[in-house]
Amino acid sequence: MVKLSAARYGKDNIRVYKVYRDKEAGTQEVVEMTVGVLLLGEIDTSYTEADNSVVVATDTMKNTVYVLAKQHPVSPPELFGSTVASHFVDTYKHIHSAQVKIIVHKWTRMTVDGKPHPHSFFRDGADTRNVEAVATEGKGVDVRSAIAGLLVLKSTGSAFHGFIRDEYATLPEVSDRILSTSVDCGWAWETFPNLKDVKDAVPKFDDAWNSARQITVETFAKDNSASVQNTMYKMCEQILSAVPMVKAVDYSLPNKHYFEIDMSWHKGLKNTGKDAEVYAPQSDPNGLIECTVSR
Ligand SMILES: O=c1[nH]c(=O)c2[nH]c(=O)[nH]c2[nH]1
Repeated sequence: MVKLSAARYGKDNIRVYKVYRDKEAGTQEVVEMTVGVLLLGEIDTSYTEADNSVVVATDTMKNTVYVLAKQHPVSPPELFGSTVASHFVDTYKHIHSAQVKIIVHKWTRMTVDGKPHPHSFFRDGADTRNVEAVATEGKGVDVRSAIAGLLVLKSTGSAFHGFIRDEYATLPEVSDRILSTSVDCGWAWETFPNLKDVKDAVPKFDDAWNSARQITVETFAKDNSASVQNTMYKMCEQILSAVPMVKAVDYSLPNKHYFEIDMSWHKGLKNTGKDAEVYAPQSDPNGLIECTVSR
């Protein structure tokens, strides 16, 4: 005897672009995003009995995202994600939860002839602003906002020593090293009882994103880092104190290692310790340090 223990389905990688035209000012704003939708509810019979009468086709989900993008603001992504998630729960009575993921891709306005160009943009870094909005019947909307893929490096101001030295340990203790990571930082908001509460919070979303980004970058630069663990904890503490409506902050930081290269084999060339200048960036394996800090 077997049973269906969990089921959800939806459309992933829905690519959407929206333009806002300000005819008076002669300027345009653009937003490009990738949206994913997953639905949960009374859908088991579609798996177990080939009963498609309970299925909102994933193609329909894609169409719905396009229509809602036309009819509603797509910014901030927290609002659009909540709008899409709430739509599915409100529209189909057998759908009890909708999970929406949004990745916002950067289009930064160009400066041309010293002025902001009215309608030309460039990709200013590979980092994205991400949102997950989950609408659950009888509960409300849970939103997690995030910065993803922000690649950072500091060439000094980082140490790592005092870790366990046993018969497996070979890593030298260092008081000065290169620290590089690709920042994934998320912050979970207190549950919004309904979509109206999300709308009321709209100005807070951009403020929180700006604070999280600034805290991440400044702490990374200024902290005399004892470890990735300790530096990321300091970031979490500051974000929790800057954004009262956030209940938890999480980081996932790969440690992108740069290895010293011993060149003493070549005419006694000194390139280790304080003489190290040329390093070998490593792609794998990498450390992966994660934490969640809550109130
Ligand atoms: O900041 C660090 N934390 C670790 O846990 C660790 N482990 C390691 O090999 N290097 C580092 N660096």
